[in-house]
Amino acid sequence: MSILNTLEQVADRHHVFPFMMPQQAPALDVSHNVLLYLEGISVSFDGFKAINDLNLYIDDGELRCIIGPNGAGKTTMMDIITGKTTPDSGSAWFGQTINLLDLDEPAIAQAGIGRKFQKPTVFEALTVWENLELAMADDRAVWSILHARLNSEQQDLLHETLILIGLKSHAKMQAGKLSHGQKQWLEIGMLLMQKPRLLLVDEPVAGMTHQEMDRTAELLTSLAGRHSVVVVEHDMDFVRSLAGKDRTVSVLHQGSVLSEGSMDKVQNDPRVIEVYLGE
Ligand SMILES: Nc1ncnc2c1ncn2[C@@H]1O[C@H](COP(=O)(O)OP(=O)(O)OP(=O)(O)O)[C@@H](O)[C@H]1O
Repeated sequence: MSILNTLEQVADRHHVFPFMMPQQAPALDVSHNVLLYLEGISVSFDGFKAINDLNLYIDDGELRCIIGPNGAGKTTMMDIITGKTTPDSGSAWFGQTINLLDLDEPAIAQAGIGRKFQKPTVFEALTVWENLELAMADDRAVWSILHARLNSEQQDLLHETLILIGLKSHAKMQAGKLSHGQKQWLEIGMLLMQKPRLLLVDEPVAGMTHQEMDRTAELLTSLAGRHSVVVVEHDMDFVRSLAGKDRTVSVLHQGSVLSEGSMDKVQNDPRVIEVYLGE
């Protein structure tokens, strides 16, 4: 490229140089049917090993429950997957091609990993519809989203999501007026607007009524297949209803997987009873 050419580009206010482009992850490849690989992951805080040679594999479309005593490393594991914490060693891959350890938090979210924290964080002053609209993956500025018309594909996604989260009749209600359970579902809906491939959900039923828990189990199981869903939860009745007879449950203890298999298998594992279920 000539110097003249370069100068012309610099003078052009609309020219986009490669360094100005957002960080882009390679396309997701799940040809081996595994969506998430965590291998040999360790991380220490002040000499304390919070995660210790952790290996975990999540299949494409799988719903996986992660259980384990307080301090087992469940939150730290989620922090590593989402780029909040960098491990000292090990590897973390999203499909065959995306090295999560090369990406920062926004790039990991953009690659298709959504995280729901325990406490709902919806915009209380906005309606349910507006919350979902705001959460839609798009590069438009917040206020232009609220004033711009959605295209038909976006409208369809919004309607589908409203039905899925059971808030169709509450679309015009201020989010602040929803019950605790409804706020949690709205936030799951907001994550879905970004079309994530993997959803990480931290203690979704804390503070919910039994009816809300049942509805949440229905919602999360209905997401499996189209999304992979990893749920960290302490409520064993809820885990049992999510896992059923066939789904895999992983038990974390001292930063690694202590036991893994069907709910029946892990519940009857003497090591799990000793460190967790026998509490
Ligand atoms: N930033 C940090 N600095 C120091 N220690 C930390 C940090 N983050 C986590 N830990 C420690 O690492 C261990 C694992 O914590 P973590 O929160 O991942 O466990 P958890 O399984 O999510 O527990 P809980 O079920 O109580 O939420 C704990 O002993 C915790 O105190």
